[in-house]
Amino acid sequence: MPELRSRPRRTRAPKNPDPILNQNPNPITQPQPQPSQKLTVRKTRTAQNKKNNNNNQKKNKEKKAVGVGKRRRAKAGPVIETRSFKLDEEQAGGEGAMDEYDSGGRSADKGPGAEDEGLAPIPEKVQVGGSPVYKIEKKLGKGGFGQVYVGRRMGTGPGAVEVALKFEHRSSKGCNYGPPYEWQIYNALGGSHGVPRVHYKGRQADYYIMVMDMLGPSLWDVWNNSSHTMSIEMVACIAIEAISILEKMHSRGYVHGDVKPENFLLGPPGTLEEKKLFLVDLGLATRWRDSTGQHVDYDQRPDVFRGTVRYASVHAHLGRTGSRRDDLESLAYTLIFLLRGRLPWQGYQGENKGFLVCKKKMVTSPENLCCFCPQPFRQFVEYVVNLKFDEEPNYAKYISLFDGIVGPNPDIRPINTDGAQKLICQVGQKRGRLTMEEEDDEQPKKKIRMGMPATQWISVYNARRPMKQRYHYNVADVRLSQHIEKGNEDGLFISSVASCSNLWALIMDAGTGFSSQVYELSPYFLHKEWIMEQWDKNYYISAIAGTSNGSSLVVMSKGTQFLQQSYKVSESFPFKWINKKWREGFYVTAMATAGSRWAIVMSRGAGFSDQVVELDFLYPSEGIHRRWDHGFRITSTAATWDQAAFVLSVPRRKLADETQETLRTSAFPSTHVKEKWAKNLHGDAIGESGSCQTTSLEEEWCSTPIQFRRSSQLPKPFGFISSCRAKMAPSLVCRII
Ligand SMILES: Nc1ncnc2c1ncn2[C@@H]1O[C@H](COP(=O)(O)OP(=O)(O)OP(=O)(O)O)[C@@H](O)[C@H]1O
Repeated sequence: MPELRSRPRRTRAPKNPDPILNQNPNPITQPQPQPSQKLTVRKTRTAQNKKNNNNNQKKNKEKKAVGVGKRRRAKAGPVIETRSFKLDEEQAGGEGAMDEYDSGGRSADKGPGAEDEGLAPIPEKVQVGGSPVYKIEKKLGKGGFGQVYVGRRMGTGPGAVEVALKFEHRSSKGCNYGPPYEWQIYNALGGSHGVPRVHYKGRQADYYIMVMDMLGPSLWDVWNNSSHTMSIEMVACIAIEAISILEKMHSRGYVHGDVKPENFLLGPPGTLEEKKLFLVDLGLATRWRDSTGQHVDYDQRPDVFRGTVRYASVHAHLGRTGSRRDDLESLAYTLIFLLRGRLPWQGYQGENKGFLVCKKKMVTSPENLCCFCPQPFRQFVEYVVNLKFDEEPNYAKYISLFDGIVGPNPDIRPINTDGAQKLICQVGQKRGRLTMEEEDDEQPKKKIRMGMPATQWISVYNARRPMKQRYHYNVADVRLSQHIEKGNEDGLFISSVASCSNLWALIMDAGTGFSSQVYELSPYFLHKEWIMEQWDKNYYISAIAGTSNGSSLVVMSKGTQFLQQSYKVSESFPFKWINKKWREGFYVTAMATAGSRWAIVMSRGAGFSDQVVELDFLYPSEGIHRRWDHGFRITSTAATWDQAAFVLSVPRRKLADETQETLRTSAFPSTHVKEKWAKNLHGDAIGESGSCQTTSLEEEWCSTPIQFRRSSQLPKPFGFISSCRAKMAPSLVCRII
């Protein structure tokens, strides 16, 4: 299996170093748009791994690729395991925000031979794969993986006189298993609309060399060389042609994975192709459709990031499998960048950068992002950020959005739009006539990205045979014991706890299967000594909740099926740790948050055969529905004010009825719980959830059940109500917007 490609991405020395990045850590106060900051370009290549992951992941959890990129020392809280009773330093490590990025900068031009320290010099002449001999001339560019030079054919003979030669050193991580992964993609796509042709490729001494069409400046170069501006017509033409290039690439089953101004090149100046647009750098391209024509499976791996932070789609930030929508979202950001000269998420610094950028993308509405842009750009953004994972983009419609901006005569446009013209004709022929009007009747899309303060409860219900269940909410600390004792007297144990505004909610249940239970209300999140004491007495954590003031309620029970337990408290969602524990046979069995801190409890013997995490700034409806379709059911929920995590599991024991419903309500769903009980649907866990800040309001805040029916049931004790409180501090939303 090829290794993850992960190494610093070098950038050209910026002509105008961005003072913001060096001096001003607070981008929000920075009034002026700034030029592109190449130093921020960071990327990890995982294309091959991703493909393999897709194939192997379900079969073998052990083979799940772990997060790539730099490891960091921990600043996180304790990781505690039963039996060993010691802090595990290694487990505590590495859970910063998205730490998949390596920084670097593009290098300034150098002559051949003046290469990276330790690498063999670039040869003066090249002949590979039966090519003519090329003399190496000036350097055209350099990325994290390759260096590109002009090659001039020596002597006479067939073939282009001037070519571009892309060199990748054999020690480059991408070449660990032989020729660069990008070669495969060029084999499939080279020469198709908007992709340069590869003439020859082969290895010479220490370098893998690809001989390709010589192209001209990148869109970033053009923008940078024209005082950081670009005319609206020019950007509209780029939009039109870029959409057609992506359509072609997508129609061949691939997504590009790193769409940005630096990767769009024009043809060589002074040639017939100087107004033609090309998309290069296919090293992150992946298949969105397999060889049988099926869409690849959805997955989310929050520790994996592929792409360039500034232009990556929100889904790419969140580690979701790449699909067509991601290229289009990156294109939208590329266009807005070219028009406005700056994107609202530029300027963030530090190890939390990826997370902050992603969050900013989420809370920036299309209106705000495009406030100085003509309407078609805003419409384009709105369409593409609302695309579903496997939704077919309506390329022709997106192209038509820009009709009103570009001049009617394609021959005098600043960018050649032939490809788009062809696409529109093809679509028109396919349908007999172009029926854009019909599509205008489409229901307006839900606006899922727009900062709106909101608070919601998310409750999850599972079908179960009827049994006694009771809930309490808005319970103050002092009243807690009273309810619990009364419940215990009636044969009920706590199945789930949550907190909202430092008041508790709890669900007590006769069907937990527990034989005995203890709980502690503690000012700590979490109280290690008490938990360890209870572990000694064979109690295991069965429910936890935290409050914004940092206190916690931990419930530990006997009679669970757990064999061993481990928990971690962390400043950010500890996906790496979860991933590691999965490989050791643990599964997440409880989660809670206190402010922005997370506590995750994982257990051996949890009764699950597989588990995944859905992490989002919103309620991740789409991901949850997809997981449901694959037999996963929600088994834990928690959220901070800006992130919601759902853990979904496949139970080992398949039971007859596995109906699961989720409800999102603005108040504790007391009346709904009773309705569910009437249908033999029982709640199972309550947790406080943040997130859902955006316009889910338009989706459904209140009580519309999302229902899914199948055949099997979650094992106890994860079978009844799990609800989580979603909260968005209005002041913070305002600040973010
Ligand atoms: N065919 C070409 N003709 C002219 N210049 C090119 C060509 N291909 C690439 N370049 C230049 O070389 C630079 C690096 O190329 P490319 O992006 O393919 O390398 P990379 O190492 O894969 O980069 P990245 O780090 O973005 O993955 C490009 O930004 C572009 O400026």
